[in-house]
Amino acid sequence: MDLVNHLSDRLLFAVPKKGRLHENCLDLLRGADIQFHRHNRLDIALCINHRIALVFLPAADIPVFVGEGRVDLGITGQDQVAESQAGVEELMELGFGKCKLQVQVPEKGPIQEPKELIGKNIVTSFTLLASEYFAKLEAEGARSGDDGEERGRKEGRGGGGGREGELNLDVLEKTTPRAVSRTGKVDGIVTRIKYVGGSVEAACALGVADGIIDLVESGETMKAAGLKPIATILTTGAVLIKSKHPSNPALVKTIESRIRGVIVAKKYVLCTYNISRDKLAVATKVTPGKRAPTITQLEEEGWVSVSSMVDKSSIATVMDRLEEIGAEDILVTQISNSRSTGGV
Ligand SMILES: Nc1ncnc2c1ncn2[C@@H]1O[C@H](COP(=O)(O)OP(=O)(O)OP(=O)(O)O)[C@@H](O)[C@H]1O
Ligand SMILES: O=P(O)(O)OC[C@H]1O[C@H](OP(=O)(O)OP(=O)(O)O)[C@H](O)[C@@H]1O
Repeated sequence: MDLVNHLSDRLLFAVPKKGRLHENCLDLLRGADIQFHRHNRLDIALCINHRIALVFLPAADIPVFVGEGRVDLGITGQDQVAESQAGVEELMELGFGKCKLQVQVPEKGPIQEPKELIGKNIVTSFTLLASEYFAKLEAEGARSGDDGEERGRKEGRGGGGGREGELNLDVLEKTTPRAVSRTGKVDGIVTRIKYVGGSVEAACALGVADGIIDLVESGETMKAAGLKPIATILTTGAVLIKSKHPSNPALVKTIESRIRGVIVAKKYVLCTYNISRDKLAVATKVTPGKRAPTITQLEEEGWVSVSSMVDKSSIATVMDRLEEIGAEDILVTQISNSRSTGGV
């Protein structure tokens, strides 16, 4: 099939081709009834029931394609959006891929604070965010008289920072092309930021880094590598992003609305219970609903039935509380899909 010619009138929607976000994205597409058939090894799949083509790309590249306007919609991490500095519009958080970007150092080593890493070697996949972080730290150090550049020199790590406004060639030479071309900001900082694409946690043990900047969710990877966190640069989660001028705004709206419906359905359950009218005000404080609870008069005098959306993560506590208040016949129902105009 001539795929390229089939793409011209389709909305392009980028999805991580592998890694931590991939499976959740496929679930989301299923929930939104975006049907497709992906041929073996092909990174483009035409949707069967919409004028959409899915493009399977590395999560890190998705903001770039969407920012350039080549792709209309995409799913990636907020960390990748921040790192790419692409001009994209964030439509909604998707509720998965939650983790932190943290500065990590050897657990048994001497370093306790990020500023002690000034002038040393840092390995990361997030060279722009790392450069910005250390540039700020160095500036703060310089203001408070704690000159990291000087410290870098004393430790024989070059330091080499040029005069203000000059390009620091020593750093440029030793920093990856990705950091330089993407940021243009590495000049002037004495901390050496080096790019690696994966297994960042191995860098300290291999003697390549004094500290790393990497994503942490459970902390298992960090622990297994003998590292500890000393600072959090950002917290991140998966997001739906949109280009500034999508090719088919009406279809973008439809997809956005469907995805929001799936997210809301995943996030909430429907809680229904019976309660005597005199306890209603207290009970509805516990289950205020997304907009407001639905109250229905029961045939039995003085009793009502309440129906409310409740955040799934707090449902057990809510049920305990309702029972204490005197609610009866408390039922919890899963929501399989939803539509609403409000936020998630
Ligand atoms: N441990 C994690 N827990 C939750 N979300 C994560 C985790 N690691 C990464 N992510 C999110 O997933 C995005 C993609 O990371 P991932 O490591 O899966 O990338 P990848 O390089 O495309 O895949 P792989 O590591 O398999 O090569 C990250 O930018 C982040 O938003
Ligand atoms: O805190 P944890 O739950 O252990 O997760 C953190 C790990 O997950 C990510 O890597 P991933 O396993 O996706 O592989 P990668 O190192 O090849 O990027 C991240 O880069 C960490 O290494």
